[in-house]
Amino acid sequence: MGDEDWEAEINPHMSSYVPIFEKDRYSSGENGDNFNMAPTSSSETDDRPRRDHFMKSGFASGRNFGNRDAGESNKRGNTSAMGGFGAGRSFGYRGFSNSKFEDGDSSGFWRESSNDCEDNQTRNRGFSKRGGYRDGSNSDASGPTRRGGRGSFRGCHGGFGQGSPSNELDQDKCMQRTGGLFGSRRPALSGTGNGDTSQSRSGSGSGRGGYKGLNEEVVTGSGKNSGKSEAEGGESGDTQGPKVTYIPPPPPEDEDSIFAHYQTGINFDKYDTILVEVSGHDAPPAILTFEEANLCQTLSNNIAKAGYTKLTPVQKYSIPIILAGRDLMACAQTGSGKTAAFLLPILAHMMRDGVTASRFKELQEPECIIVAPTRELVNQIYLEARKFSFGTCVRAVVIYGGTQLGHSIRQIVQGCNILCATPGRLMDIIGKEKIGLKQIKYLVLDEADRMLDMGFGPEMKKLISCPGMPSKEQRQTLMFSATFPEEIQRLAAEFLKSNYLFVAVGQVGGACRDVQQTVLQVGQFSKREKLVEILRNIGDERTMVFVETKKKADFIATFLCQEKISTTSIHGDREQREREQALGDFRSGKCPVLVATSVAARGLDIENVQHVINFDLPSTIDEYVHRIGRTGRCGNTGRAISFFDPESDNHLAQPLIKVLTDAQQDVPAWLEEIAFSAYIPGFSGSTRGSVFASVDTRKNYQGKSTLNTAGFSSSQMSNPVDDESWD
Ligand SMILES: Nc1ncnc2c1ncn2[C@@H]1O[C@H](COP(=O)(O)OP(=O)(O)OP(=O)(O)O)[C@@H](O)[C@H]1O
Repeated sequence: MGDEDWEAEINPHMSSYVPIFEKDRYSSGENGDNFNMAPTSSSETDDRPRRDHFMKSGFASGRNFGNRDAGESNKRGNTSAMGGFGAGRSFGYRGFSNSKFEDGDSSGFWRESSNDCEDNQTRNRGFSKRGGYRDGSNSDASGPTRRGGRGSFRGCHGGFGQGSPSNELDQDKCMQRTGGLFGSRRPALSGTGNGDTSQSRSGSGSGRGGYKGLNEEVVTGSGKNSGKSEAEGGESGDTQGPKVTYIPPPPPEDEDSIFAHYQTGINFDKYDTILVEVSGHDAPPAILTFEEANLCQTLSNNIAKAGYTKLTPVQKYSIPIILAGRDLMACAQTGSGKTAAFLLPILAHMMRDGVTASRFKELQEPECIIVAPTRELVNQIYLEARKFSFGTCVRAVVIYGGTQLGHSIRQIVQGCNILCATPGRLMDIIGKEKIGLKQIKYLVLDEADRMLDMGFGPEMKKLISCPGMPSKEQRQTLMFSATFPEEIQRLAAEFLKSNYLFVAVGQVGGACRDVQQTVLQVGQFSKREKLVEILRNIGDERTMVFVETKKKADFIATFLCQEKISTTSIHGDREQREREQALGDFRSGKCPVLVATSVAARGLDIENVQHVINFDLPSTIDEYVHRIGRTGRCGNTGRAISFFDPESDNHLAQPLIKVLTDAQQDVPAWLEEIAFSAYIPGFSGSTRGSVFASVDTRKNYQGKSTLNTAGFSSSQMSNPVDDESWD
């Protein structure tokens, strides 16, 4: 049975999906549900027994925690009860010698992990390898699974009077429509739809050709040049596809909005207890206060208005390093202030150097380029840059795919000192000669491990070899992430001066300790029931639910809406407008549940996200660390619950135990058992998606560690863990 047979289960209800913000608009029946299509009796009859069967078997395998679970399920908001699920004895990582867990097959996971990346076609191409990687039961492409899926889509079409797809092509068209579930169905919902598949104008559905078939890959409509530009929205002159016309609304200009921030949490001061290790030669000493950084008055005022009174560890170490003009690779836990750690010293430098106010020019020559892997993240970085540069002559600009290219150009020509960009859009703009690179002094790769991996790496290499780009000796290159696999560190050397410094705050790749992690053993077919149960307990607290595929994100969002849980979704096949709307609805609390693919796993800083649920575990442990890092930010506490399906997640058991243990979390006994039984000496597949790097790969540095009080022991820090095969 394929893992997507759940699609068939959801089938009868599929047509009733109206995301919450649409539901408000369209509901007019007594119960607000008049768009619900009654499931056909045959579907009901066909699916129900099967579902019951799966539910039973799911619960059977999860019996260990099931009882406890049921006992606690009605305690609204009492999520500490969730900690009880599967709570086992603490696991000391005994017997997991480092060498035993290496040899993971890295290449496939690498690609697999990037299932919902955007703005880069190279990455998407990688997915074609995925099919070969997973075993049959886990493959999205398995025959019966696909048939089940098809059935569900037929239902969806029937529901909206759009005819049933009768062949693969129809199905693919229908699949495109799911990408635009929220957007493309609107006409049908409002009664104007005619069932013409061409009106399905999902971001990738129409522009990029839709799903290839394997869960995430998007097939481009054009040839070799179609790559990044099409992924960006098909706007480039050398690509096909409709023009993207979306112009994002300008961010609010009033000072209050610019400086709006959330409070640091009760554990903010505990950051001081984390061990920091700086490696490389002649590192400048850390600073302890903002004053020590000697920033100009405007910058200091902005820092105060942003509510920053105390430096986080990564800021204490990175700011003086960057101010000293050194290249830097910095790794610090999620939510600990890496953005300000690079923005503040860059701005300070610019101010000190007397940066000239840029003015309208057809070719802009920014001093700083910041790249990040997702559109929402670069936008967030831009807002931070705008905040800290408020009242100065420094102008920050953001450009990203899924928006009108002309809009990006208009933003740039008005003046640009700091350019925040996704790689695809950046390369497009450089190609159009709107950006010259000669003046670049700072190149920042946020989420640097992602920016250098197989997906974005080639794009980044192109960037640094663009005509005019100063050599690494002539520019300052800064890399930040919460995870930094060793192989990526090695790749990074090409971008950095040989004397770069490496700052590791805590365990490189470790999870934020402010996130209470719970792992539940839940079989594929029990997941939805479990999810609803947990969400009902959680109530209105903001929750991100991560799934592995875009298609599944739509299904789960659909399902939750049917369950009357206000939900929206974000993934790479939604139009940019829809993505921003979804994020807005989630931020505002209008939809307290956001179903997301890994496109939302990194960097997003959303106030008050109290829970992360991994409905599906990601392929790699690094991605897990980033996902759960959407909660527990800036000293606040958060909770993460992960559904571990032994059918598909066993390869994660060992690295998961390591992450849990390092973050001083309970490790369920059943997970230990799986980890032990999954280990087969000499079997290289056992650690796929394996563990993270722990140190600066150069290892020939004169390391300098600072243990403030009760942080990690230095032996932990230097422990050469099984990090050769991070994914
Ligand atoms: N010194 C500080 N004082 C108060 N708040 C801070 C400070 N530094 C950062 N913050 C706030 O903490 C939050 C998290 O910061 P940021 O998004 O930069 O984290 P990050 O380390 O980049 O996380 P991720 O790894 O998820 O990208 C932001 O809201 C930011 O404004």
